[in-house]
Amino acid sequence: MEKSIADNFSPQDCTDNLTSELTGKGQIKIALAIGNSRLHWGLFAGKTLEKTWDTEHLKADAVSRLSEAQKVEYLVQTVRRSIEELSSQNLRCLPATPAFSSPDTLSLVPLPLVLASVVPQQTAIWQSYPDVRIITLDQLQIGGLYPTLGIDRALALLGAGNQLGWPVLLIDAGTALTFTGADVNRYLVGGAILPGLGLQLSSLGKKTAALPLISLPENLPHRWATDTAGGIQSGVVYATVAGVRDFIEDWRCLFPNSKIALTGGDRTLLLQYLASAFPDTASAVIVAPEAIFWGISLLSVDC
Ligand SMILES: Nc1ncnc2c1ncn2[C@@H]1O[C@H](COP(=O)(O)OP(=O)(O)OP(=O)(O)O)[C@@H](O)[C@H]1O
Ligand SMILES: CC(C)(CO)[C@@H](O)C(=O)NCCC(=O)O
Ligand SMILES: [K+]
Repeated sequence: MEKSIADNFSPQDCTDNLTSELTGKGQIKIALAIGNSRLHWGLFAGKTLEKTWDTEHLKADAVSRLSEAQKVEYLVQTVRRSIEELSSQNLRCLPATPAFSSPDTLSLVPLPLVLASVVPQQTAIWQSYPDVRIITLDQLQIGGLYPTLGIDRALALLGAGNQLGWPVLLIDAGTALTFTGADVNRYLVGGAILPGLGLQLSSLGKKTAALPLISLPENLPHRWATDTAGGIQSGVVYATVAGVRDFIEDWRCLFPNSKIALTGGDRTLLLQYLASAFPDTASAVIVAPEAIFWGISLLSVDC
């Protein structure tokens, strides 16, 4: 039965219906991937990824001022609120807890949380959560990982390789734009990191006196601009797209049959620019917004 908050949302009804529906598939748990711009959430029933959604970061200072007991309550409520946000988006309503006997106990029964973070300050906040497991590189079945590699890159690489096949090149168009490639033996070949599209624009806006803060164009802009905003858009978009193409084509020389996967918040725009500028290159790219959650689903529950 499908409901939303708008239809007299009742957590008890909702939970009763969906808990039975979801628990049939296995244990319900929440995955949280903490990126530099925002939080990425996933709801699992067993190994099945039911839903994903994004929210803002928690305010680290506000949380640090709470007592330890308040912190636990706050974090449990945060997970709950986050899930309820899904219901308010008219998606299917989802349980806040795997099971509870009365509404009073709702906030006291935490869903298990698996955490992958590249933001230590945000990771620290979640250490108070009652049932949290923090994913580390040593838990992943990929060879050749170096110790400071971002867990988001490693998980998305593993997820994309497992889902689409190896070798694989994973491009993450997030706050940072990253390339991460592995061979047929699931061994890291290497990668690269540069500022993402949004970060290039915001750093120009912030670190110069005369350049305004510009947003990304919907389509590939004119290359030879005759105004400032157009010049910024052209520079950032054409240079990034040329760079992305160059990395993809170099990778395809090394691994002609490799899969190429694209994830991250700017994936749709980046692929659109790439498709307009370099259609042949773009046609090889597979959009994989859930790659990091595919990776998380592969972890054994015990590690
Ligand atoms: N609703 C949104 N809120 C914030 N950013 C958005 C949104 N929709 C798209 N974006 C784009 O997503 C980009 C950030 O990507 P993403 O959310 O994947 O980053 P992140 O995972 O937090 O960072 P990273 O993985 O690089 O540490 C921004 O440059 C922005 O242009
Ligand atoms: C590159 C980012 C910021 C992308 O989210 C993250 O993966 C990270 O902080 N990585 C650490 C450095 C590395 O991956 O080599
Ligand atoms: K830094």
